[in-house]
Amino acid sequence: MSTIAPTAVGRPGRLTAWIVGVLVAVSLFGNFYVYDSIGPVADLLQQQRGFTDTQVGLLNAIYNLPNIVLILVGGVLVDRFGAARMTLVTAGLCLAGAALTAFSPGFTGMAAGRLLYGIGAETFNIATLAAVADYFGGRSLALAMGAELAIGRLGSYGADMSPTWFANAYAQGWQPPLVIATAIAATSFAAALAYWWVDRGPRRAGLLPTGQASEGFAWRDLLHFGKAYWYLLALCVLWYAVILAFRSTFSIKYFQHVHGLDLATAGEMNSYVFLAAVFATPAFGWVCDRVGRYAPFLALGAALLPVALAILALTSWSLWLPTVLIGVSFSLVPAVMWPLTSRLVAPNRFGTAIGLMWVVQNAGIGGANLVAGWLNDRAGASAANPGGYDAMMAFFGLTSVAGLAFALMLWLTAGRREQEKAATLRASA
Ligand SMILES: NCCCC[C@H](N)C(=O)NCC(=O)O
Repeated sequence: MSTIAPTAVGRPGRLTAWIVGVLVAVSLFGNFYVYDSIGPVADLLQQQRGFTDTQVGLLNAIYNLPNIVLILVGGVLVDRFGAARMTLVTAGLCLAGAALTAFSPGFTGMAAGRLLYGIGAETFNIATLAAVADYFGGRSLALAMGAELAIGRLGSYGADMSPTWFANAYAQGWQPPLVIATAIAATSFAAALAYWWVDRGPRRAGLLPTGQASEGFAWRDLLHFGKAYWYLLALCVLWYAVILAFRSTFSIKYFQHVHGLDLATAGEMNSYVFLAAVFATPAFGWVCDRVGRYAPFLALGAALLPVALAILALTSWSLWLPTVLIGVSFSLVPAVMWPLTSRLVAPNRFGTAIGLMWVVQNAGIGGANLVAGWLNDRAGASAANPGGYDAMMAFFGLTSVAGLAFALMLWLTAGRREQEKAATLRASA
């Protein structure tokens, strides 16, 4: 296992690190807002533009499809050209995509906009994680990554709450809310530009990992990632496939049809998962940094998901309990997964490592959406036939149990090394 220290001697100052942290967080907020901006206008798009459900669904699915291939290239580019340059370029692509989506007269133009946004957004996400690893590697890394993700989640929460916050815009129709999303994407781009500018100093001074080391990249390098990395990749695919396909696509409908909630209450119940993550993700990151252990927390977070799904599917207990459990899982797993990844691979392979994880993750999320939808359609799931959702819940439940199995295997490999490291640190303190 490699360490997370930069390859150069010395490191950027603490103030510079926090300035970069704030700029990256602002940029991430805008990016997550745009990602979640379609859901709130879906009904308006159907009423005012006559879009079908398939077309609305495609506006989001088109995000995952190109990344099954492109994200690996994106990860390599981050390693080759550095986090700051790639954050800037991809934030520009996202801004162009958001504008095309908002100002296109027809469905094809909107879909092209979402495609462009998707191409930029996943590589942008890798570049922002790499930025935090560059500046916070070795000091409060999990806390810093957790805080970044938390601000991102605030963007998702903001998009869910936008019909309340920007009620006037929504009263005018589908377009003004998407123009607001474009303005927020422009803020994200401006923050990325400022980060690129600040980054030039430390990078020129050789205080950050440089792209040179990754020039010799070869496909077989991937085979040199240790066993723990591959367990982490499997967990990433299985856990995100369940959490994103269920929570982003089917949970609101499921709450309505199976648990009898109205649309507003079901949506609110869903948004609490984001809200919880805003506070809990950095808190869990801080705990991991303090304790110096990652794998056990990851296993705990992975275990909560099948438990929550079982409670939802098999009991009529209050929805608050599974919502809290999913909220903790949604906060804990990402808070631990990305810092742990940066500990499992060399710094100049971080972008590549994340890129590979997200290639498979995008395929998993897309695939889980398709399988769950097909299972529901096949069983005729509806408010009149709530039992039709059983197959989908069994599918999500089994997938999350498989994710837990990989988290436990990871604990058995990486966890043992972590324990030895923590004991050595305690002894030398
Ligand atoms: N912004 C929503 C989708 C992000 C997907 C991305 N590949 C990812 O996993 N980001 C980390 C996270 O926990 O959201």
